[in-house]
Amino acid sequence: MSNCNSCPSKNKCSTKDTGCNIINNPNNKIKNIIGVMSGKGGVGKSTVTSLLAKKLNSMGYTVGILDADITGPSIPRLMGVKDAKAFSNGKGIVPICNPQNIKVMSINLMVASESEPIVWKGPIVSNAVKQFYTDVLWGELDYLLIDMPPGTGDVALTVMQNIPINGIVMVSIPQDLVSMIVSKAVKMANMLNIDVLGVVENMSYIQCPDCDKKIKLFDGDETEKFLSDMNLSLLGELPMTKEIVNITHHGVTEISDELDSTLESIVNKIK
Ligand SMILES: Nc1ncnc2c1ncn2[C@@H]1O[C@H](COP(=O)(O)OP(=O)(O)OP(=O)(O)O)[C@@H](O)[C@H]1O
Repeated sequence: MSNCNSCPSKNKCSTKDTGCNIINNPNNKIKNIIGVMSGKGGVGKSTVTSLLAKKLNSMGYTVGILDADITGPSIPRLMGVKDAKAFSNGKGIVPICNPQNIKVMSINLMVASESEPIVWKGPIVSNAVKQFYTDVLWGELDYLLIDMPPGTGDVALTVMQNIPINGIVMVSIPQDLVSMIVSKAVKMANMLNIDVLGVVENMSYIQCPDCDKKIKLFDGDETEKFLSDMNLSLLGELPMTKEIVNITHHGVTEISDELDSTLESIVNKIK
């Protein structure tokens, strides 16, 4: 079980003397583990996870993505490895490398067909996520990003209690219903003493292709109020745009200066 020497949180851990549930993976040297969470489904966690991984990779860091969304995994598709199959080499599970050399582990890399449903009870799902940390040969990584499932249930609790994450990036969209639910995830992280690094506001606006005007999809000041109520900082705003879909769904590697600099600014705030 816990061994403080190989835990990335060892210098700021409050349970140093009392012990914790953190599990280790002595075969791996992972410098930073960041969860990407939202509480609410469909707001763009996996999209943001894959954009951050690609940006970190382009800045020269070694990156892996652990897809903790066991029942709704989308990372293999977003990272361009949907047809690959992970295997065990006797020492552990070998993650799949995408064309940019980003390592990926997801349940969809282990099932016969990507549309195969995972119909498992909560504890089995949680154990699978733990194994994606303990049994996968991640090797040396600067960053392991964990794409969390929606909600504040079993898997989120397992990740927060058992994997030595350095912090969480919250993803939200500018709508009060969503920020109310994201607040629950923020409060959960606070309860478990996990740093929330800030909020990425996704689908923040659309941009008119003719006049470049930024059009807000939702009215009001939901995000500002949410950030101040939760005492959080805004890491950046991502537009709702075809460019993001092209990068994530179609493996397009060119990126506009504007999106690239937004991602760079987000990454610089979390690394
Ligand atoms: N900024 C964006 N611009 C355009 N489309 C987007 C953007 N962000 C997300 N999407 C699209 O919205 C859909 C949901 O995104 P995504 O799968 O990343 O959400 P999620 O929060 O991870 O969902 P889940 O709750 O199922 O895990 C996807 O089809 C994705 O391509």
